[in-house]
Amino acid sequence: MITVRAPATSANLGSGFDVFGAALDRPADVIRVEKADRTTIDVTGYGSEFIPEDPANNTVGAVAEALDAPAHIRIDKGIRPSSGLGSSGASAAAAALALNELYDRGLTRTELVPIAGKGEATVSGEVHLDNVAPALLGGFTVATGRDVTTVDADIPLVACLPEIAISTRDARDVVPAGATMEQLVYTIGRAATLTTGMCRDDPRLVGKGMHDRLVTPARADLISGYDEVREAALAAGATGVTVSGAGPGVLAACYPEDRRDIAAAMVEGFGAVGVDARAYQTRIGGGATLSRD
Ligand SMILES: Nc1ncnc2c1ncn2[C@@H]1O[C@H](COP(=O)(O)OP(=O)(O)O)[C@@H](O)[C@H]1O
Ligand SMILES: N[C@@H](CCOP(=O)(O)O)C(=O)O
Repeated sequence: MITVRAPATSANLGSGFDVFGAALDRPADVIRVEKADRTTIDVTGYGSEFIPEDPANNTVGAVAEALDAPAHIRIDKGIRPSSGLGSSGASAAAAALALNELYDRGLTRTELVPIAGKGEATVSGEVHLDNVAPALLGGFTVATGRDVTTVDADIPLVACLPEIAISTRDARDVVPAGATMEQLVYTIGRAATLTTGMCRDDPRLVGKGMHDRLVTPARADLISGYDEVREAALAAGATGVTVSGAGPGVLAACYPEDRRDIAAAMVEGFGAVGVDARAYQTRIGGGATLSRD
């Protein structure tokens, strides 16, 4: 049996819509695969009651099909679905790595990224690699088309998850259809600042580079309490705050000594508007890990 642990991820990081992603060192999904004549799926764990076991509707089903690798697949969810923490992408990435090994397909992790992307597309409606790339490769990733660049960055983060569900598909509907030249110039500046910060392990530059005036404001409107939580996190020392992926998760970058206070402030901020939330004190971490029993 092959076991793979694939990490949660935070896509976009504000200024890098559909391009930037980061692997988080927690939480994670764990997947176990065994050869079978046809693909079957069992799901347990966090939010498993909302996840279809039919291979046609689960992200791992499309991956098994793309690799021609039928298997009995057990998914233990550590990442809540519809969270903005790449839950569906983590399962797809884990399945790609596990089935590649189970059937000796010999593909590299980079070659598995578009295959995992096919799985993710079954639920989000479009292929975007900003969750599956960091889940497979780890670190901070820049995915442009089929090319993925990685930076092995070390940045402390807080990911705060309110008890609100927003599907990526719905959150893509509010993305503005176009942008002005002024908005583009602003976004390019922030994205470049963030990338420089990742290369230098500099939380200040990463936080500054997260600011985005294009996609994030539209999505923030879907998250009750977003403005309060953002202000609370900044007051507690966060260097930048943005929507994690398509939301409702909210991501803060910070220095290590402020992480605990920021986590508490964000949970309190959601609490002030009557929304329960939990915060993960985390950091940019490695990609999926594989073991064979
Ligand atoms: N293996 C899976 N893990 C998580 N969600 C899945 C999986 N397979 C299908 N889904 C569906 O995908 C949707 C969640 O994906 P998405 O909206 O992209 O959010 P996120 O990936 O941020 O959690 C839910 O409707 C869920 O039922
Ligand atoms: N770039 C995508 C990322 C979605 O991430 P998820 O973690 O919410 O699935 C988007 O912003 O739509």
